[in-house]
Amino acid sequence: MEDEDAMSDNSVPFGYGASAFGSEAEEEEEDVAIHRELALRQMEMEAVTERYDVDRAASPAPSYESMHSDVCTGAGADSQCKIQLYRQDSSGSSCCSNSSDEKPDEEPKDVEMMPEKPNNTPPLKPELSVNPNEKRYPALTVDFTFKVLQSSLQQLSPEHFKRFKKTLWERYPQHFRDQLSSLDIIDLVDKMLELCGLEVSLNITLVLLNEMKLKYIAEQLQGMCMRNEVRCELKKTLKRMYEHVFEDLPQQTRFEDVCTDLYVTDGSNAAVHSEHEFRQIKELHEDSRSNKNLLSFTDIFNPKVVEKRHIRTVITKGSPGTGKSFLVQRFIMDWVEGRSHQDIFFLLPLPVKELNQVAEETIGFVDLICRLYPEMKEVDNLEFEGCHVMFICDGLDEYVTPIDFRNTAYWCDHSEAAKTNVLIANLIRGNLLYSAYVWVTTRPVAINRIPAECIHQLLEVRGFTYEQREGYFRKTIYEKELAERVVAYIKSCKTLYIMCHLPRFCTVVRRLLEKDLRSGERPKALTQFYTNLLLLHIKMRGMTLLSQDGEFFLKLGKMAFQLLEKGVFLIEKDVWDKSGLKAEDAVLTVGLCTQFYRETFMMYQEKVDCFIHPTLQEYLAALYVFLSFMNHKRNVMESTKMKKFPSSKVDLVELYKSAIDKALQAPNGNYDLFLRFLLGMSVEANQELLSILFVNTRPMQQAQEETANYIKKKLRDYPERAENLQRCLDELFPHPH
Ligand SMILES: Nc1ncnc2c1ncn2[C@@H]1O[C@H](COP(=O)(O)OP(=O)(O)OP(=O)(O)O)[C@@H](O)[C@H]1O
Repeated sequence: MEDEDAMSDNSVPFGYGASAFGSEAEEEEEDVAIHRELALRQMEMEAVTERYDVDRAASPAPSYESMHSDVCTGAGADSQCKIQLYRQDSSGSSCCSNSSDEKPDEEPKDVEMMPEKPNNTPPLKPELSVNPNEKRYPALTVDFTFKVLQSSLQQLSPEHFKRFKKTLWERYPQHFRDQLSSLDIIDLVDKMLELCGLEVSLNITLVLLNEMKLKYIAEQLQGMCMRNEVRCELKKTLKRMYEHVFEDLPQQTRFEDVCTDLYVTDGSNAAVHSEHEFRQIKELHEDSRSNKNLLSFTDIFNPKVVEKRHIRTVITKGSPGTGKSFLVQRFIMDWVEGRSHQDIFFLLPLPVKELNQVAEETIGFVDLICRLYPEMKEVDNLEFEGCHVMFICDGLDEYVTPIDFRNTAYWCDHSEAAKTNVLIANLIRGNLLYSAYVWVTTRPVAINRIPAECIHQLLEVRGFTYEQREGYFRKTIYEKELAERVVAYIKSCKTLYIMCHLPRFCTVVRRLLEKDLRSGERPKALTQFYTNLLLLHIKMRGMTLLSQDGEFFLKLGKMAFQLLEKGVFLIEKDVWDKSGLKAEDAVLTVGLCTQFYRETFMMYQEKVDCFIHPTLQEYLAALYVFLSFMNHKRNVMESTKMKKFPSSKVDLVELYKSAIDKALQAPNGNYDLFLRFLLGMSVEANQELLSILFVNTRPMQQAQEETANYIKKKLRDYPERAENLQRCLDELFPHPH
């Protein structure tokens, strides 16, 4: 451990940073390097052999409680980093208070600024030199310095530790008045920081370790300091990348002003959210045997659990729009701000969008990291002792080609170039950087591609609970009174309230309601919310799909309608085949469907697909009926009943009348929502939104009036269905004056 030849994986050669003292290397080195290296070459040269008579124990260094830097992580981090230490006394402070020639309240002075004795003052040892104007160590916090010194000293043998204290005392009499021999490691570090300050304590320790030929420990210490600088830069980069949300929110909305707690569980086997205003959908009900626990945010990569259960890779699944990326963003921001997971030294998100851009290239793993985070160039070894690395791969399902884990080559070389899919597969498998944590988030569909043995913990994001969805609106709508009106409105419409389990749907609802309710309108329709959600999904990833197959949404709607006719909410494989659609397109690309595991027998699990919510199936079924009318003037509700006689052209009123009759005749209100959506699609604003899906929009007031009259007639005939019929009128005229 102590020998020169002791193994070292520190990337920075000893004394590299002499530039800070104006060495020859100065011109060649970049600014960044200058600031990141401890100034040691000169310290080395000035061996401990020099002896000067110096008055013992000067004033203490600027109190190390006041010295933490908040440049790196902001005030949040600062408060996290503070170490509360309560000491009885210290030589420095006692010296301070007892000394007759020092005023008790005097500001602590920097060593450099001490008044010099005219004749016999020795030259200042370079390790004691700190330029107060130059923030050479913006990342240097009390917490970091304390830990790193403690860890270095813990590696010393008892003899070395004794020698270290003795030399320290002998060599720096201006700092240490009392003997240090009785101090343990914690007391000694405490004393050093108190009397010398952060930077000088590190400098001194490095000089002594080198002098004692404990090169490995010195290099370890120096390596940690350099990495700490890089970490600080990385935090700044991540903060820039993740501190805002853009979306449709006012520009530059801070992530923290929007982010609400999410409903996260562990365990598997949870089906989709299937709560419905009118129906009990047994096939989507959760398996009673599923073992789920509600997790709080800090349970994700909780250091204690991770250690106890040897967790390396955590996979978090969740249906589209349930908040996986937001969960990741919160994790990153909390790390950046020092609020949680500070045991992780480097947090390196690998955004799948960026990975897709290099998918065709071959690139070394370290090069890939440096390309994403240029500040990491200084760290050529990601397996440095004491620097735990974590990678986050958010949205693996979005990766350009599915990763075939079983048939991907074994790869453990950090520097040699390989295809990105090889690197990702091997990172998740643990072949690349076994010591790193890996967190992957994905829509459920990509889970079964990851070999089970690589999944050490499976979590699921399930959107918002009732409380959380209300919390979301209260947090994101800054006018309190308006927020309460929005919450009250949502609660008054059960389907809306249920659908708000989906955070993405909440954003749509917030945007529309905020505008309407502020302007005094009280919208009554549901269709507009679903139409906006559909459009959001199309815009996110569906446009290319639409350009390849203009009938995609028509086909998806047809499938939804046919299943609805059978009262079915699961999509079996043969249904996909018959519909001429690929499951991946609906599940992965547009994210309107999702996947879960159904337990058919005790031991057997089967993968099944369904729409992300049953009401979305009803909406898409209505869309199919509406699109068929708009594009071909056909009433497909009839043609499914009488397949032999394809229906002739119909007008909208006929179409609507047959839909109303169909809904009224169906038991248990099975078509109630479908009907509401179908009627709502005639509203001009919704037609405009849907216009990318059909030939041209047209005014429909006349048909709407006639349909409304028909509904009013039915209200008299079917008083028991009055509530839904009334809602149907609201869909036709969502903004009554
Ligand atoms: N915790 C949250 N607090 C506030 N808003 C949220 C939260 N989670 C999600 N949202 C909202 O929902 C939207 C979708 O969330 P997010 O992108 O995290 O979902 P996802 O599960 O990653 O979806 P996909 O699988 O489609 O990528 C966000 O853009 C945001 O508007």
